[in-house]
Amino acid sequence: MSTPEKNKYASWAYAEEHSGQDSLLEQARHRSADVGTEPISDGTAAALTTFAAACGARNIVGIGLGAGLAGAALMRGATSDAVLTGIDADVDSVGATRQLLRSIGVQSSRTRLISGKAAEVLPRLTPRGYDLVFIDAAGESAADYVQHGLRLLHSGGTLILNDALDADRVPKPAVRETSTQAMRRVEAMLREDDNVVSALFSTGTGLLVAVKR
Ligand SMILES: C[S@@+](CC[C@H](N)C(=O)[O-])C[C@H]1O[C@@H](n2cnc3c(N)ncnc32)[C@H](O)[C@@H]1O
Repeated sequence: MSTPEKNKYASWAYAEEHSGQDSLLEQARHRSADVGTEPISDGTAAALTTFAAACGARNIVGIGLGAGLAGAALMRGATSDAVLTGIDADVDSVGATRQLLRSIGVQSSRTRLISGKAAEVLPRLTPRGYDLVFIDAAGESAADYVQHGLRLLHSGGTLILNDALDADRVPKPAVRETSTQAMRRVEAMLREDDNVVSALFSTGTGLLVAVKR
């Protein structure tokens, strides 16, 4: 009996399109180009909505807002009274996110959008005060933000790190870029941490998901 030909890329692309086109997020994707950021993929948006719903997220932290796609995706899955605390160093990204959230019906009382560097804002947030932390501004600082994220989560809370495969470079041993090495270190750190359970998904550019015990 012959083994069916494997085509991982075709499967990945199929899964990315599972949720279909979303016109609102499509507009926000164009806005990402205006603010000069790389937006999350459709598959990532669908995964974020699903994770937020699965953990009944009510208090959410988003690090790295871009044009707001991830914030919108998370708030779509979160509870109806959920509050998003969003951090971005870029004022235009904060403005674009505010606009997008308003356009999907999230009242301003349910958002706390902070313009500032994550390393300066994160220490001011309440430890064990959040259900879900999403990180999409990591690069070399991935380990620091993940440590902060775990501190902010209560037991049972979910941490999600985007671009965990660093644009497909993580699986290539010869690639030694600083950001690639940083993602490898975080993956190992979470795998070896007895206080979390974690899984690495190939969705979008890689989602590393950890639940705090
Ligand atoms: C890849 S984009 C995020 C895309 C976004 N999550 C989305 O939904 O499409 C990365 C964002 O991180 C922000 N950023 C980069 N370094 C940062 C830092 N040190 N502190 C806070 N935000 C930062 C950038 O301004 C940018 O908006």
